[in-house]
Amino acid sequence: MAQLQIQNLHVEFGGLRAVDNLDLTVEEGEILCLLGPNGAGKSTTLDLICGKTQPTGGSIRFQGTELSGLLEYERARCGIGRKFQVPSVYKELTVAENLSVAQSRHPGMWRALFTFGRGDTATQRRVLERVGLAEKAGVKAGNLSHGETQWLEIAMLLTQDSQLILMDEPTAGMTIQETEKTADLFRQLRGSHTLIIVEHDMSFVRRVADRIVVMNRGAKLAEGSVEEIENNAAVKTAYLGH
Ligand SMILES: Nc1ncnc2c1ncn2[C@@H]1O[C@H](COP(=O)(O)OP(=O)(O)OP(=O)(O)O)[C@@H](O)[C@H]1O
Repeated sequence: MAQLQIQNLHVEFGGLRAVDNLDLTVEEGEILCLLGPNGAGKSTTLDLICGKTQPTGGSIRFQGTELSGLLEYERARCGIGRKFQVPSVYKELTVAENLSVAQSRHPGMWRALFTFGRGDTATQRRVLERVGLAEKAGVKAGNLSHGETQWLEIAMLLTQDSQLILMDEPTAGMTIQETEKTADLFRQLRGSHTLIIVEHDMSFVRRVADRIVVMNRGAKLAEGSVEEIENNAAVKTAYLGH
């Protein structure tokens, strides 16, 4: 059984079908890149999966469970994590304290810190090593570079046991070195986590994607390997049209 099964999903905003009868299947542990011209419905698709937006109709099943009707935090508890373009870290807290807040899964950062103290430090160390921030545990999040802040946010999702991680342009604003490190991190997460990434940077997509789905006008236009998509005439036309 696929980890994520989307069938006939649609949502309308004032008469506009931002996502239009979308069918999408994602296997456990794969890296799926979601491409498409501006306004194709990519971010809205992530919003529908994580519960930020409720669909007009259709079905989203995660590990066999229908997500319709579940709120955003309930989906997070099921193992779905969303990383937004603007990082949602607590700048006044250290890297380790941010992980404690993420680990607690309780609303409210102060309650989390006072109730759970420093959290599960062994897990924190393991996760920080994984994302390359082991040396920064005591540094305030506000003093991290842009790339480091993005990795901290990914670390927060890893400590919450997010099995499926949804990301919107994770490399936007990163230096070349940071982008390369992010590609390495994603390749290392492959297999143990499922990633759905909205990304415009084709050189990054080539480095990380197991599979690509191209959306246009809310619907799926094409899917396949990087090579298949780069040679797909309908995809070229959709991009040139924009
Ligand atoms: N909350 C909303 N209310 C009204 N319209 C919306 C809302 N969210 C998205 N839209 C519209 O839905 C369409 C799809 O938007 P979406 O952001 O999903 O596209 P995208 O493929 O992610 O584009 P981009 O690459 O530019 O971010 C657009 O026409 C957008 O204006």
